[in-house]
Amino acid sequence: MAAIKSASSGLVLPRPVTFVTGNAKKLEEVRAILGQSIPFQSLKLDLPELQGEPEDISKEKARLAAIQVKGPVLVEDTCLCFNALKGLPGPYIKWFLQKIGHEGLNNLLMAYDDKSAYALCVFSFAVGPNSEPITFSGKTLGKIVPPRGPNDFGWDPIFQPDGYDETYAEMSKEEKNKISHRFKSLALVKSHFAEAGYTFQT
Ligand SMILES: O=c1nc[nH]c2c1ncn2[C@H]1C[C@H](O)[C@@H](COP(=O)(O)OP(=O)(O)OP(=O)(O)O)O1
Ligand SMILES: [Mg+2]
Repeated sequence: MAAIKSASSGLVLPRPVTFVTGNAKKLEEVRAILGQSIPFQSLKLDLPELQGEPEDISKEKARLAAIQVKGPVLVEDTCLCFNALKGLPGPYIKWFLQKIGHEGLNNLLMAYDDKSAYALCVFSFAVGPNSEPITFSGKTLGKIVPPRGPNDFGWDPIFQPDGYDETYAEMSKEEKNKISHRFKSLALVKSHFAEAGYTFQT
């Protein structure tokens, strides 16, 4: 299922893009941020994740997703990085959160004055199973605080972005989606799609 170059401008993709994730909350945000700008469908799959650098993890997710979907895919991997811990938990935040929770994550920083952190979202786009994925990284700086706000998405209650008095969880969805790591990463995805001039075979 190779993409072909159209006579007019950009690549013609064999089908719409599939956003692959096992996380319903991510999907909700991606829908809200992309709106009608990139037509996509979604597929709920919990892909195995490589260990290592965020870009490599995201790229490998895209490769695995493209093999399953047999067409163009978008995936993302999200990290929460503590500066005092040289970027850890980073890509392993999911397991840290699951095992030690918001309190445990705060406790990890107890020995340090530096509570600064950043949220990092790395999207990868692959045209198909045989193409090299491209990555797009968005980062939002902030700090780790004791949990405040509704507990309905991951570590949102303990991440307070710089310049705000509210945690991600206390902000409205619209506000978070204007400044988030995911928003910034998707802005790059959008520009790439606009520049590449992808169109879809119907
Ligand atoms: O904006 C966010 N605000 C708060 N928490 C978040 C956010 N974005 C991801 N998260 C959580 C989900 C998971 O515990 C970990 C990332 O792990 P990550 O592998 O990227 O997500 P996942 O396994 O839930 O979904 P996927 O199937 O797309 O890999 O941070
Ligand atoms: Mg995951």
